[in-house]
Amino acid sequence: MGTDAIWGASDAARFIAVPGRDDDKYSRGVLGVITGSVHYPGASVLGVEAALRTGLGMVRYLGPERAQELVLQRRPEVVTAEGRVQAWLIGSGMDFAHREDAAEARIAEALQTTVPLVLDGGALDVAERSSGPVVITPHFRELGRLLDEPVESIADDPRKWAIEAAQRLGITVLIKGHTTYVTDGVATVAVASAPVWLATAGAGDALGGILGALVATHSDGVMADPSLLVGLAATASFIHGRAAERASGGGPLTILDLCESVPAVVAELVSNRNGSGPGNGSGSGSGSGPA
Ligand SMILES: NC(=O)C1=CN([C@@H]2O[C@H](COP(=O)(O)OP(=O)(O)OC[C@H]3O[C@@H](n4cnc5c(N)ncnc54)[C@H](OP(=O)(O)O)[C@@H]3O)[C@@H](O)[C@H]2O)[C@@H](O)CC1
Ligand SMILES: Nc1ncnc2c1ncn2[C@@H]1O[C@H](COP(=O)(O)OP(=O)(O)O)[C@@H](O)[C@H]1O
Repeated sequence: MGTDAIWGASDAARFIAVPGRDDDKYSRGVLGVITGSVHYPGASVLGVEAALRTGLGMVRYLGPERAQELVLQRRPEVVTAEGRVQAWLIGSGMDFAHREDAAEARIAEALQTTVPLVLDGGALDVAERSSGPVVITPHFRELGRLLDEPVESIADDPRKWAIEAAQRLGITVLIKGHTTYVTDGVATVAVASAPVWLATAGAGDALGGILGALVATHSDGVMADPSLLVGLAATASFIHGRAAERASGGGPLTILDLCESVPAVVAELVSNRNGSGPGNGSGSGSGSGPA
């Protein structure tokens, strides 16, 4: 075990981009989302919902047709046309071993753009095809598969294997669990804000959406300094855990309830940072990051 600092509210508050007066939907950041599949369309809905509730300029959802319909039913503000994005979220609800041909084609197209990537679920392997900044969000089974190492070894020491993966692949790794570790192979932080009730299907899909929104709203900063991904990923995990705590209230929670709690968690972080009321943005704009 390491002795990493536990990521807290004051750390997370530095990674919220508060829109300024001159911002518009594009300057705030657009997240491109390629998630879901025939078998797991729900993952798309959860990721998009979480991203929108974290705050960003726009979501472009480019997954399979059925998932598009479900996403639009839940969130008509989502755009399903291709166009420029400031970050991609790829892989939640995709099958690692058998990616659909259409998904493969969309991923290849996404890789033509040089923006940060958030890779989850069935797209963790895409990291090695990217030339830009990448953060992956595996659970221990997925990391075992990616590294071709026994799952039991990863479960025994997730922190060590996350660092190993980050160094081997030259990326940032967030390994999920009761304690979540985030590392780029140099800096490592731990996040433990989540209640045990969070161990439920779809929780990881929501985390992907929260992280996607944070990365899209800090895209320029991440391109200039990929080490920002550690703070952004730790902040996503912190918000996720706090939102789960609110949704849980000491009992079971559903993932849509978690998503519904996200804006209040973000508002609380901003409020504490400003020393004033929630939503009292000071015009720091889309480029705000660590102070
Ligand atoms: N609503 C949606 O759209 C959702 C979509 N989701 C999406 O699904 C995708 C796959 O994610 P995942 O984490 O489930 O897959 P994966 O890492 O392959 O793990 C499988 C491992 O679990 C084990 N296992 C299975 N059943 C078990 C049991 N009863 N009791 C004990 N063990 C059991 C199984 O073991 P085996 O049966 O092989 O022995 C195998 O080792 C991913 O893209 C995610 O985003 C999810 O987020 C959920 C909501
Ligand atoms: N025992 C636990 N206590 C707190 N959080 C947990 C626990 N188990 C899992 N989680 C969190 O729940 C989420 C599960 O994600 P994941 O395994 O990808 O699920 P899914 O694929 O069903 O979305 C992660 O954010 C993880 O940190």
